[in-house]
Amino acid sequence: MAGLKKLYEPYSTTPETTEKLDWAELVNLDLSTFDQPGGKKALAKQLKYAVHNVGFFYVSNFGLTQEEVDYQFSIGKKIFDLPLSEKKKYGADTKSFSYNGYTGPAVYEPDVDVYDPKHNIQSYNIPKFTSHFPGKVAHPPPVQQNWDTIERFAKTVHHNVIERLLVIFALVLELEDEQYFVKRHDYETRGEDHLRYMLYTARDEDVNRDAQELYSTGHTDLGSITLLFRQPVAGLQVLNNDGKYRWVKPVPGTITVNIADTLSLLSGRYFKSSIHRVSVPPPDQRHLDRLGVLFFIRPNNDVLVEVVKDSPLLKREGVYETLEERKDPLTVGTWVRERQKHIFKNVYDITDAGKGKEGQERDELEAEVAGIRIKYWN
Ligand SMILES: O=C(O)CCC(=O)C(=O)O
Ligand SMILES: [Fe+2]
Repeated sequence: MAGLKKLYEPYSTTPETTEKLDWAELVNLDLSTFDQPGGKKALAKQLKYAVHNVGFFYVSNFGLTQEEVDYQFSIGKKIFDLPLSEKKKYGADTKSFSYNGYTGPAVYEPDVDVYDPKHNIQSYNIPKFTSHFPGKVAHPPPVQQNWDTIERFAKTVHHNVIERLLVIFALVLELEDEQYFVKRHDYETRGEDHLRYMLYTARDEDVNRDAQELYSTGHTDLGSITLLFRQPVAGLQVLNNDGKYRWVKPVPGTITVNIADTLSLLSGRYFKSSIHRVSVPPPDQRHLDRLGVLFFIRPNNDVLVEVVKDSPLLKREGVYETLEERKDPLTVGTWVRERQKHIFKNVYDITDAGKGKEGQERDELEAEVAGIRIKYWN
């Protein structure tokens, strides 16, 4: 990705935590081996255990320089530094359940003047760079001025990371057509993927205590996969099979990836959509604002939420025998819209710390969306 046009100083990183934390052990896929002879098959072999049992992994050597990644953090910072009145002008259209644009307390609670100090999360979402969306005119100056750079970044991620991972997933399932998932995530076809700049503002200690030391509670993501470019500020935790949360280390030079619900559904739930949450950072980092650059990937809107047929692996594992046939076909477009509607209607019930034991389901939030059970966790 040549010719980075820089308008801002790179956003400075912070030192890693020195606290002793219980870190999750995750595999790292070196994507530079993808095009070597036998490379993608070897990556599929390496990933097989993780996609079924863990749901989180790292990727490295994905064809972007650290400088290019850092610059995205600078853009994110510029967006959140805008006055609230300016950010509100670009507020997401929650009435049509769209995520694109700015979200935060001022958008979720438009009639409130003073927000609950617990609610410290702001996001800015940019959809795909296709003709289905209004383009740069719909965005504030830091996005407009960096439009070409953001577009190149998003498309590089799509082609270098997402498409390669989608091939690896098809190989894990031993599909004859290794492009099966790639075809269903065609960049130019309408889909509700987005690039998200996300900021968690540091809170006072009494507010953290009140929020049970959490920034957001346990959940699964709704799309196919989520990519997280991270600063060294720890916070993300994944629920392990033993019912305990482990911290997910921000590893320099990597992207953290997690599998989300739609990909899990397409695989007959063989791929694990992991429960994760965001804790208040460890003591040596909790005074820091925590900025992230994330990609939320979904299949194209016209794709059906149906289990891939003829996977030799799923046959051997007896997955097909466990499936219940859906009577009415569900498109990804409808599924995503219904999920986003559900989230917007319940946003703080979902993210605020719940009652009950850590790592357990929050029964009071159990819901059915488009005929599919959704759960949240403490
Ligand atoms: O900020 C993070 O590390 C994770 C965010 C997350 O889980 C989400 O936005 O769905
Ligand atoms: Fe998430």
